[in-house]
Amino acid sequence: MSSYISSNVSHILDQIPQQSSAFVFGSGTIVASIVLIALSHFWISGSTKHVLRHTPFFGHLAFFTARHDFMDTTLKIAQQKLRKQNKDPQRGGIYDFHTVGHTVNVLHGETGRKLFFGDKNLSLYQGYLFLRGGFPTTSKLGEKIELDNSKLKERLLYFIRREYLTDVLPTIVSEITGELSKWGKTGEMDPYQRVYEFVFKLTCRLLVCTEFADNDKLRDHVRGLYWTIEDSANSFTNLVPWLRTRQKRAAAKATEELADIITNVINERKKTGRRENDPMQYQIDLGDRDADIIQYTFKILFAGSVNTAAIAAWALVYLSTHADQNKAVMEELQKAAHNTGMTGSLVEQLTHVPLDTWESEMPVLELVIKETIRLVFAIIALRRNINDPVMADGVKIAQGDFLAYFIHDIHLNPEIYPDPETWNPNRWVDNDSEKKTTYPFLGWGVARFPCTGMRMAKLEIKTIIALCIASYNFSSMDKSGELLRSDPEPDRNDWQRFMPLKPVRMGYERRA
Ligand code: HEM
Repeated sequence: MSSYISSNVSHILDQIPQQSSAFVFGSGTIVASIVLIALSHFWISGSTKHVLRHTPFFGHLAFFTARHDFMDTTLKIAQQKLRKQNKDPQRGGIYDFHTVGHTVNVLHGETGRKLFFGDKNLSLYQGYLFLRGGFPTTSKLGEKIELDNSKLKERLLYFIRREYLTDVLPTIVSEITGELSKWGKTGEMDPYQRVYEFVFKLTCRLLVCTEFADNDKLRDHVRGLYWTIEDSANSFTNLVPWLRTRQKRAAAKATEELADIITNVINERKKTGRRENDPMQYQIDLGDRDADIIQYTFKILFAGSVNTAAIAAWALVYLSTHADQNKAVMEELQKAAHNTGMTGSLVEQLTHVPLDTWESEMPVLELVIKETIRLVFAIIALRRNINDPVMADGVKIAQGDFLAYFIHDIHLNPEIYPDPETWNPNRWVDNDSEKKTTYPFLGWGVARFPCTGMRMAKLEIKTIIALCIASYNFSSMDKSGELLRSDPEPDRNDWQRFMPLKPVRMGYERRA
């Protein structure tokens, strides 16, 4: 039977000592929980690291319901505390909060970043698992649950090599031009739907398997299953293993079904001898077990598709409301197109731009992406200490403890980025943030935790923006069709889809 909480993972994690505040679930748990809920209006405050008092056991559910706002509030309180002690908040510190039986240590400021991203005892994978209550797993994985991302990273390294990217560049370009050919001369769309759907397809094409990329119906179904699983991660109930909610049951069923679909694709290829030139074939040929390929596919869909789609969609929206940047991108594209020595329309010429140019000679697009990530990518990075105790600002973080770092601590820091809420790619020209502090930009991960998919993601985003901008003039509107006078605001609590607070429509008109 499938279980959303992997018994294998839980077994190994059980060997890691839990926080003293962690609850042990047993037969009396339900009764105990009811008593605790009844008591929950009495605030309790324990360690001096707390910045907010919390309710017994449940602690701060806002970490699940309004994560960004909760982190923003707690960070400001922690910084205020430091100021009162005549300490510099930019230097950093540590505070903690409780949520559903767990203590989370939040590192902040420069010392916090150095430790969080640099310490060898901290596990990214085990930190993020904490959110979901386990890797989405099924009986198909048997005993083969991975405890880190090492296998994924090993496989991904193959797909971000120069040779692979050079090979797939024409496919990326033809996928995008094929998509744009469906848009017609003029029209209107929701970029957060259109671009997301398209990037999901591109991710399947480049990093998963041909069957998903080629078959629209199958892919839509897979995407539906993906969101059923992903949406269930957004609930505190994942930290309460005995609580079997409808959402969790749906996620378990979707996980099982998705694993079945992947297994069927593998089996069909093996049975018929049909081969494809794609990442799944590469894994089959290497002799990877079905369980490995299933886990790879799950992880790629979760790590690879939404972030890339969100940044591409937001960048297009920002470019539609910033004529100066739009013009700068167009000039950059015209130059790259001219250097191909080809004739034809701008789009036709762009289809011949080589990998090196996309990667190294598009400084304007590079900064557009960087600035969009700074403003929109409101993640709370998570870790778990899986080894020796670590000292942070005089506080011991024991084996098994959880840690968090709120990316907007630095990305929206006015001392590093003046006028931080404004989208302004030019702020990166002659930027001296590196001189002011350590790791001022975390958008692609840093130190021990760089993003393994960055090269692929950047190539996808650049080609999407380039071919869209070269094909169409865009304008962004609110839902009643009024042109936007200012940039839309991201819903920063939406850490899964990165949607705007209010709906945005995009009008487009093919360039003459
Ligand atoms: C715009 C798109 C993307 C952005 C902004 C982004 C950003 C990041 C960041 C900030 C981290 C580090 C997180 C942390 O320290 O907690 C990370 C890690 C990671 N990213 Fe990305 N990413 C993107 C796209 C992708 C894609 C397309 C893939 C896969 C094809 C990918 C695979 C990964 C993996 C596997 C890790 C974990 C590395 C580890 O375990 O050490 N990312 N990404």
